[in-house]
Amino acid sequence: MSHGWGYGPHNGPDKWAEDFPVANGPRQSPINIVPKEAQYDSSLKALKLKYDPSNAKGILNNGHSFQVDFVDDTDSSTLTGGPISGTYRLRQFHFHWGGSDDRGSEHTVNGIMFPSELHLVHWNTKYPSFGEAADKPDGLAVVGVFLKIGAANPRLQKVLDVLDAIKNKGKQTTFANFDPKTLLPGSLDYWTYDGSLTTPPLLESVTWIVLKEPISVSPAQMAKFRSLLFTGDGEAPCCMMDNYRPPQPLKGRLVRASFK
Ligand SMILES: O=C(O)Cc1ccc(OCc2ccccc2)cc1
Ligand SMILES: [Zn+2]
Repeated sequence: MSHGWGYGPHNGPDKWAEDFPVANGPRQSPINIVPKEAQYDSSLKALKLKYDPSNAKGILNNGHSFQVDFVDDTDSSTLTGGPISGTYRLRQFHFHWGGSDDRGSEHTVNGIMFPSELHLVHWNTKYPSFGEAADKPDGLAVVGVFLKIGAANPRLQKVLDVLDAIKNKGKQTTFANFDPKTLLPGSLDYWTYDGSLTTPPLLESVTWIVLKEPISVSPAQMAKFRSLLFTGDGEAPCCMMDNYRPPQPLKGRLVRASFK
């Protein structure tokens, strides 16, 4: 597709293989997680997430989602432990969500979709930069957190409150002093498997770490996500929603659980 990938009928997930043949590769993401088929692995360590709020830099509407970018030139915001070895630095976090509260997450659990999914993207510091790490089999580690409809989430609201300033594709604004740890649930129990970016270039470089416990989001807060636009200023406005890739074939991969 010459017109750039997206989530519409002409450039959406079913078309991505035309420009990114790895879309049909052996370790694509997301997947459907079947808890009963996950293997408890007692050797899996606890996740260690150490984030410095002062590393938060800005928030950007990139035309596919919005992301909060972090300064990643030191080891002040890192992921260690869990299924990974070494130190991975936080680069950015972003979300995927649906056009209604019955869909929107990328990973599913027993075939059930959540209304949204948060991704915290980290890169392996054995490589010199995010760009260098992004295409290595052990280059990235993404922590996925499900959002479930319930009470309004005051910590999430801090992010939603700035979305009016980045309504259109390409808009960005400063976003300082934010601790992503405030977006995590009480339990850090997780499932883990080897996968890929869930957007083009779909690189098979991600160790996925999907938390079992969701965080809450209210219907009104979900509506705020949907107030963003896929489109740039001056273009016919198209609401940003359903920016999720559906589950991909497991192709024999093992999903491990850090909990019984
Ligand atoms: O969390 C996800 O959706 C996977 C994901 C993680 C990072 C990411 O960064 C964008 C990007 C990565 C590599 C090359 C070009 C662009 C894109 C997708
Ligand atoms: Zn993502």
